[in-house]
Order: sequence, then C-alpha cells, then structure tokens
Amino acid sequence: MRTAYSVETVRAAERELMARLPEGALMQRAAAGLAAACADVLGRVYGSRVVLLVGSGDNGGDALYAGARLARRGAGVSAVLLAPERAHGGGLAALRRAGGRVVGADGGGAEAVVGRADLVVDGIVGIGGTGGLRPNAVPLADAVERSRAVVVAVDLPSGVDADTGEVRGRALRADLTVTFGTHKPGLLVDPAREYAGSVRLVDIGLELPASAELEALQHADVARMLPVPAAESDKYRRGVVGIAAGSARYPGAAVLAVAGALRGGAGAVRYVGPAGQAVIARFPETLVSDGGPKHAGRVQSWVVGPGAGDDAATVAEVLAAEVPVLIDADGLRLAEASAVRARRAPTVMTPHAGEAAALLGVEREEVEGGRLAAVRELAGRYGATVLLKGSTTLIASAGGAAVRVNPTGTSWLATAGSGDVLSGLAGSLLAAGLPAVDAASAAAYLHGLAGRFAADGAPAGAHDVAEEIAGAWRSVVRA
Ligand SMILES: NC(=O)C1=CN([C@@H]2O[C@H](COP(=O)(O)OP(=O)(O)OC[C@H]3O[C@@H](n4cnc5c(N)ncnc54)[C@H](OP(=O)(O)O)[C@@H]3O)[C@@H](O)[C@H]2O)[C@@H](O)CC1
Ligand SMILES: Nc1ncnc2c1ncn2[C@@H]1O[C@H](COP(=O)(O)OP(=O)(O)O)[C@@H](O)[C@H]1O
Ligand SMILES: [K+]
Repeated sequence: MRTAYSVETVRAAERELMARLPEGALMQRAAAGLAAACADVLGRVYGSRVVLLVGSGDNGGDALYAGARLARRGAGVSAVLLAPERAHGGGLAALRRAGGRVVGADGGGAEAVVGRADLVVDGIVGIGGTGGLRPNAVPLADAVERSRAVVVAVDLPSGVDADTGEVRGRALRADLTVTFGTHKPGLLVDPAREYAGSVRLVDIGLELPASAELEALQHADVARMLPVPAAESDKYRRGVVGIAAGSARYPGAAVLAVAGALRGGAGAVRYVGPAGQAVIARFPETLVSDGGPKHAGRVQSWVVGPGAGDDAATVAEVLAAEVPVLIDADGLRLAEASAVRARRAPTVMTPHAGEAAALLGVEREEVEGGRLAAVRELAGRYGATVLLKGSTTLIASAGGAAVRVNPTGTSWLATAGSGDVLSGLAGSLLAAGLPAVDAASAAAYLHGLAGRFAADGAPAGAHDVAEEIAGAWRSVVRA
C-alpha cells in the first residue's frame, strides 16, 4: 500500500525528527536525494547547465544545496532568486562556495538563462505554499514551458495544493517530482497530479502515524482481497449478484454491467429488467427474470442504475433490500437520499464528476477541481461508500477513514459503457463478500488494468475492457 499524508502530519513528524538530529540534517538528506535524482535525469552532470528557481523558504533551500552538489560535480549552476532578501542563507552560501552563480529574477536575464538550461529545478515553493504561482514567477514559468529543459520539482510542483490536489491559478509543470518523507495527497490526485510528472520518494527518516490521508492499493493488496472459491464452494456460496439495469432505450448498459459482473467472482449473475433478451443472447449463463428485483430470487448484492432510464420503482425496490447495493448512473438520480441513508447494509455509489456535481448541487468544474472534498462530502451525506470516477478515481467511506486513490486508471477508459462494466464488476465483488470499500477499490484497480490491457496504445470499447478483466485478475494474483 502506498500512502500520502497531509502537510500538518508531515510538519509534526518533521518537528519530532528534527529535535533528535543535528541542525540542517534533514535538509541535507533531502538535498542529497534531490541531487541524485537530478544527476540521473541529466545522465552526464559535468558540463550540464542547471537553473534553480528559488523561493523564500526551505523548498528553495533544498534546491540550493542540491545545486551546490551538482556544481561540485562540474555542472554550471545558476540560481534565480524570486525573493532575494529571504532566500535560504546557508543554501546560498553553499552554492556560491561550489562556484554557482546568482541571477536576478527581473529584467529578462533569468528567462534567457532558463532558455539555455538542460535542467530546471523548481524550488519556488513546497508544502508552505498557498494558491497558485505569484505574479513574479509567471514569466519564469512561461520561459520554462518554452524551453527544452527537463523540469524537476522539489517536493511538489510549485503552485499546487499539497493537501487537496487543487490548482488555483498557475502552477509549474514538472517531468519529475522528488518528494521527501512521504507522498502528499496532491501528488496523487488530479488536477495537481498531472503537474507532478513521475514521482520519486526520498526517505528522510520521517516516522508517520498508522492512518494516512490517502491510500493507493498495489498488486499485493488487491491479490489478498480477491475471492478464491474454496473446495466446498458452489455457485450460491460464492455469492449471487443481481443486476437491475438497462432499458428499452439502453439495453447495452445491461449487457455491459453483466459482462463486468460475470468476471467479478460471484458464482452467478441474475438479471432483471427489460433487456433480458439482449443479455441472454450475449451471456447465456445469466439467470434472467422479468418480475422485478423482489421476485428475482436471492442475491447477496444488487447493482442498480446503469441505463435504467426513469425506472424509479426498481431503484426504490433495490434500496429496500437488506444486502449490499451499488447505485450507478441513472440510479443515482432516481434514488431517494433518505432511502439511501436509511439502509443498514452497505451502499456503494459510483458517480462520475457530472453525477457527483448534480448530487451535491454544484458545478461539475467544482468537483473536478476539488475531487477529495467532493468524494468525502458525498460519503458523509449519504452514509455510503462513494467511488468518484474520472481522471483520478477516489473511493471514500462514510466513516472518514483514509480515502483510496486508484493508481491503475488510464484515459483510454473514457469510452461509453466502461462505467457500466465497472459497476457490474464491483457489485460482483460485493456479492463475493468483500467489504464495500475493498469491493469498490479492487474493482477500480482491476478495471484500470483491464483498460490498459484492452487499449495497449489504441482505442478500445467497453466490451474489450470487460474481456480483459480476467487478464488483469491473473496479473494481480500472479505478481
Ligand atoms: N517538512 C519536512 O520534513 C522537510 C521539508 N523540507 C523542505 O521544506 C519545504 C517547506 O519549507 P517552508 O516551510 O519553508 O515552506 P516553502 O514551501 O518553502 O514556502 C516558503 C514560503 O513561500 C511563500 N509562499 C506561499 N505560497 C507561495 C506561492 N504560491 N508562491 C510563492 N511563494 C509562496 C510563503 O511565504 P510568504 O511570502 O507568504 O510570507 C511561504 O512561507 C518542503 O516543501 C521541503 O521542500 C526539506 O528540506 C526537509 C524535510
Ligand atoms: N480521463 C480519464 N482518465 C482515466 N479514467 C477515466 C477518464 N475518464 C473516464 N475514466 C473512467 O472511465 C469510466 C467511465 O465511466 P462513466 O463516466 O460512468 O461512463 P459510462 O457511463 O459511459 O459507462 C470510469 O471508470 C472512469 O473512471
Ligand atoms: K517546488
């Protein structure tokens, strides 16, 4: 499991560690890791041209000490000071001793130096930051974007919010972010994540509490969650998932949700709704009935909503069932909030940003700009596990535990019907007995991998994604 911690927690751990170490030791650890990453990026340090963008705090200090190390190895290092009178004194002295030079931020000289750089080190601001880049950094950011230099961000790309992943204003785009002690939530959540490039974590010895702000599952975590039929299993003991989806207008949503459910570990899939013929034609193993959820026979979980049109009665009937329920798509619009909150069995809701915005009564942009706040708010309001889909998929539970962030997604999944496959898959894992948050996050993990396998660099349809779930499952359990 990878984890990310808030700035407040990082600061507390830093204070605790600093009290036990000689002054400046932590910054030296950070700078050593940063310099090593820069050297890797450069390949050949000697003779390279490195520009440090240095702000007013310790983030700039890290950049200056790392710059000094690179200068000692023969790089030509220039530091652009954005707040000259507040730049880190020790770092500046070290850089000067190593033969580095200082360039003023104003007057165009700095932009020219950036234009000739092989490597730009962004030490403008780190976890002490608020808001986007300040006006005096904007011309430099423009120069960085025009240049061919590789950009390495110190701790965080400057201008992004460490705790939320929000980007309010301009931020610097990095190819690599070298972060210290722990990932920060903003490095894992869009839109900030996109600014970070790849992320390298440097261990500086911070001791962090057990509960993190964010968790990202890895193969081994998912492998432990996935159900395996025991010797004594039969199709009922493995769990039966009911799919109440599709309509005369959207029969395909039912087919795709069933396609996901058949690959999710339940022993049987029941389908109720008007798309029975389409479902059975594609998947003859489905148990199809047309009498509504109550008359479908026993299930261990329900999925309701994909392509459901305006069938509010079916949604209400499913919500009254005392088994785990996953609500997706039209079901999210049709579900009575009070009926969701009144449920005693687990509920999973799987909105995309537009659906989440409608539930929260805000604009879609607000959800996309502040995903963490949105997913937490929805989970709290509905007393449900909420999986917010999109460029970063997040899973929050009502109790306020760590939010899970899915690391496997790919933008190739942005194709009609792939959400239906996900809801079937997650519902099937619920029927197999996984706790709601595990069912949702393991489903997102497998779905993301399946999307990657299905696309493999070229467009794929939702049915291709469903077909790759088995391959994704195998790759996870065999890793
Ligand atoms: N924690 C750790 O374990 C370790 C931390 N280390 C390093 O220290 C870094 C944190 O250093 P820090 O606390 O000095 O803050 P930092 O980010 O440099 O900001 C400084 C000042 O910038 C300003 N400012 C605010 N917003 C801004 C903006 N948008 N654009 C421009 N300026 C802005 C604001 O001052 P203001 O101008 O508002 O008075 C703020 O106080 C951390 O990220 C890591 O690199 C490692 O060395 C070792 C281990
Ligand atoms: N830009 C993106 N990057 C990664 N995944 C994405 C992106 N856009 C959409 N997805 C994923 O694709 C799926 C689309 O689901 P959804 O929006 O419900 O579409 P549909 O209703 O057509 O099935 C979700 O799993 C979502 O997380
Ligand atoms: K930075």
